[in-house]
Amino acid sequence: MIRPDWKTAKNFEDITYKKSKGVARIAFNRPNVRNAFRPKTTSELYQAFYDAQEDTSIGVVLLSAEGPSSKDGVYSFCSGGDQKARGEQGYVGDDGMHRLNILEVQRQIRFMPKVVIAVVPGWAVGGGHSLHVVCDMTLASKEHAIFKQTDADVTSFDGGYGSAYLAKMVGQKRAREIFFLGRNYSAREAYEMGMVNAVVPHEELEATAYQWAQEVLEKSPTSLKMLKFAMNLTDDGMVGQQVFAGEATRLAYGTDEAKEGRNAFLEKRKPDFGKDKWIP
Ligand SMILES: CC(C)(COP(=O)(O)OP(=O)(O)OC[C@H]1O[C@@H](n2cnc3c(N)ncnc32)[C@H](O)[C@@H]1OP(=O)(O)O)[C@@H](O)C(=O)NCCC(=O)NCCSC(=O)CCC(=O)c1ccccc1C(=O)O
Repeated sequence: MIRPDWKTAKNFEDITYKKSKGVARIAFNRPNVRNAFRPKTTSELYQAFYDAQEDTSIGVVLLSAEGPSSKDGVYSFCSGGDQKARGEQGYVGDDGMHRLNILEVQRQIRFMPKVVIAVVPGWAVGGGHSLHVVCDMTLASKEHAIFKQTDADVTSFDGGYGSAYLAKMVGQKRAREIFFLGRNYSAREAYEMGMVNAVVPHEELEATAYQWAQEVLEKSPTSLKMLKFAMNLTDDGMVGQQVFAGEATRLAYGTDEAKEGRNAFLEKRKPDFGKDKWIP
């Protein structure tokens, strides 16, 4: 098993951000409020995910959480939007603006051409639950992970990936139960429903996530990217098609045809794509 050699990539207030051997680890760091996110948190998440996307040495991102709480020893992944920061039009940051920008982070995870794994050591609730849903895979602590949807308790509902995509994952009846009853589900129950890939002893959770990441890193980057976008496509409508097709265009750029098309334009002549190129 390859051991991580985590190096801090950037210091933030509400999250930690580290890298090791092709893996980025982005972790919530507000354990005393069950890792609830406020606008500062989402802004920092956005910056870290953007950095991980741009860094060509990074192939896998782990979305995890620090903890446990120093107050009561409870572990959490994320308890969603910080209700203390909630205003009438969103969550209010230091600049006084009302924002709903966790959705931008969801889109980063969804459209990132790299694999994102949710590492759930404890509570995954509300918008925190939706974040694990949008990640490509989820690993959960056998002893401490609890999955719960409180959106209908606090009138802050995720009508996008958090609910509709969840329904594709666990089935309509189960998704409706999760949202309409707001019950607690263990890691095992979440696994049986199909929204968790593996239930892992708590002590081994981070090492297992790193091991999964290393296995992913052995695969072809282009294949992983195209497969992720292909699997997204049918649920993402025209945007899904756009993202997948953009990568197809990028692949086409490497062909002789594309080079001839560009060169002909620059040389102000008609392109000559050659004969016998119409492969079946
Ligand atoms: C997570 C709990 C079930 C854990 O329960 P328990 O172990 O008993 O702990 P508590 O004693 O309740 O909590 C300990 C401590 O943490 C504070 N805290 C916990 N969660 C939050 C939170 N979300 N916000 C603020 N503070 C929180 C709690 O007050 C305690 O503090 P003390 O000072 O020690 O008293 C339970 O805590 C719980 O149910 N939490 C609330 C879960 C919740 O309802 N979350 C919000 C759901 S809505 C959401 O996430 C936003 C959705 C969203 O983001 C969105 C949706 C649609 C469009 C756009 C957006 C968007 O972009 O924002």
